[in-house]
Amino acid sequence: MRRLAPALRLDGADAELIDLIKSIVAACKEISFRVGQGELSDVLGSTLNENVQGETQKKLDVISNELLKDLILETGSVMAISSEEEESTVAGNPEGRYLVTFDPLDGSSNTDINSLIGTIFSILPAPKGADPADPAIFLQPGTAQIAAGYILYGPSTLMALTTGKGTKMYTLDKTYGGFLLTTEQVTIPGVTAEFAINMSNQRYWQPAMQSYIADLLKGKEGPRGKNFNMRWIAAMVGDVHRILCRGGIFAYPRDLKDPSKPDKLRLMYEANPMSFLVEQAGGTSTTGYERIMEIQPVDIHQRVPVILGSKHEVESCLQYHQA
Ligand SMILES: O=P(O)(O)OC[C@H]1O[C@](O)(COP(=O)(O)O)[C@@H](O)[C@@H]1O
Ligand SMILES: [Mg+2]
Ligand SMILES: [Mg+2]
Repeated sequence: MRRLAPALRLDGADAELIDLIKSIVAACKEISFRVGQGELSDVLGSTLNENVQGETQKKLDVISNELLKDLILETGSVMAISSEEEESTVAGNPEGRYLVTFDPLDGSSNTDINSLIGTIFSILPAPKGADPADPAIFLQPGTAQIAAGYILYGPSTLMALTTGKGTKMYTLDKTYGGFLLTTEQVTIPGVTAEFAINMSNQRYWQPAMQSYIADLLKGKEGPRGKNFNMRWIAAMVGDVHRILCRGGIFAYPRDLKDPSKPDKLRLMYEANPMSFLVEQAGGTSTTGYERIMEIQPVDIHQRVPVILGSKHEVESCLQYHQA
């Protein structure tokens, strides 16, 4: 089985990009080890702090953030990083070619129940001669991404990765300590009968999503003429992983539960990298009204509605938004 660096080289990645991805992977291997040790490694539970999003930080959020930040900035090829857990961006080497954004720990609420969690990252080009301390350097659409991926800390530790040459899946071989290529080209089936959405928010959704899900629930007797199954892992990384493995549609739509926070998922740390992976696997990713990767960000912590997955099912959902 091919190792990570040769697989990346075959896809045309140069030495500096490979080194950067390897440094992200090094941090994630450490996170994977600590997660695997559970209660024994003193990483579970909450801190007394809130992050910039007003969410209580788990110990693992903080540890993962520090590991990623340190190892990424040490490469010397990174001009700045932006993290879900940092109030502002963190400057690196002014000559660095790359910017890295990450959600150090996705699915934080799953940490204490030994359920699926992961790390999501995206690599963008650094504008030449820019001020590394200026957060505006990150305001690039998802189409500018050079690479994106996630590491899933599950029964096995897996990585989905794209550099724009398809989506590949790697598995961490804990006996040798590195990632091995286990799926050369991930392909999301276009048709599905499985959806993932937090149904408890149903009454707060906008009419388009209300009607779409109502029709799915009517099953064989409804306008879709087939029964649908539902899954919800409460970690985007787990739900997207399932979709990359066997198809499905995942949605975190806009809702009015808390009108000051109508959207949940973060564009730079969650929506864009996942959209890149999904599109490179033949799927579709949209807000319901526009392609996520074409959104021009206005803020590093911006949130957006997300609908992604099997091409034909996402298209069916879009018809309700056009009505
Ligand atoms: O089930 P809920 O609470 O609606 O939210 C689940 C969503 O929240 C998130 O966990 C947010 O990510 P963080 O854990 O990084 O804050 C998504 O991954 C997931 O899709
Ligand atoms: Mg997250
Ligand atoms: Mg997080």
